[in-house]
Amino acid sequence: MPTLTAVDFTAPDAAREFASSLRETGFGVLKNHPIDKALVSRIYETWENWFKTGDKTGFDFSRDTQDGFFPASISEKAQGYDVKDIKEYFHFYPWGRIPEDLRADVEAYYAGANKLAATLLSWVEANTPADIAKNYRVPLSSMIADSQKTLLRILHYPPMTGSEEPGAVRAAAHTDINLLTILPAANEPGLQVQAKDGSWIDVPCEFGTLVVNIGDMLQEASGHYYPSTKHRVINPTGERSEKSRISMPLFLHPRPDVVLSDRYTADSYLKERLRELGVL
Ligand SMILES: O=C(O)CCC(=O)C(=O)O
Ligand SMILES: [Fe+2]
Repeated sequence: MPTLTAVDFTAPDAAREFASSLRETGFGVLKNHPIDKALVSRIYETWENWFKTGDKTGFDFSRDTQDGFFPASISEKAQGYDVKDIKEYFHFYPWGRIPEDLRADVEAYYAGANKLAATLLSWVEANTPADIAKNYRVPLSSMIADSQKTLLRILHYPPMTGSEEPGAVRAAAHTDINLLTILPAANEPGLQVQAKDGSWIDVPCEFGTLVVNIGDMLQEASGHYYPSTKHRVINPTGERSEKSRISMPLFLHPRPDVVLSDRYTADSYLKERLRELGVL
């Protein structure tokens, strides 16, 4: 049974170990990283409250700009699934809407996670074989510089009620569309990644670890050297089913004009995928 092991961000061979985990599983897990844990736990707490009791007036998601609050009733379906995921979420962009009292923490997290992402992309690049790296049109870390497209999604998976639609899960198996995703361990377990042999591996969920995964755009830019692997969030059982789960993926998107491959720019790639998902 394959497993995922956390890599110590401060270890001398961290970059190589991390890149090799990404190559093998599409996922890398980091400990001792520079993201502020107290900030993450404060965001989890304040947003759990906001989802449960906050005033959502004025935050209805916008189809045009894709920012704002996406209630469970319109929550997305993964590619190939008929049943909606059991989740609601908020999409934050620095230029977008957010409850003003929650803005400072979220902006601080967004800035810190983007900075770390640039370092991690440089690790990925440094550990790409030369014959593949020669196809990167610009350094990977510069693809996301000053991007207005990078999206922070704050997710709330509500406690299970028992009256969920048959077959519905917190997040059905899917791949991420973007370049790289940065995800602090959630406040509850449930995230799994599919291994090459088809089995599902639990992603370590110890609070304070940071999960990073390859998205479809980096798979495309690396000629499939780095795989964008399927992952899902399974439903809790027993006592855990009474708990909310909060998680916060940062989807790193290149600037729209960045060339990913002979076939795609970031913009044409994203539009094609969103059209397939029926949201464009
Ligand atoms: O909630 C999680 O742990 C993962 C969420 C996820 O994969 C996504 O929103 O793309
Ligand atoms: Fe995902």
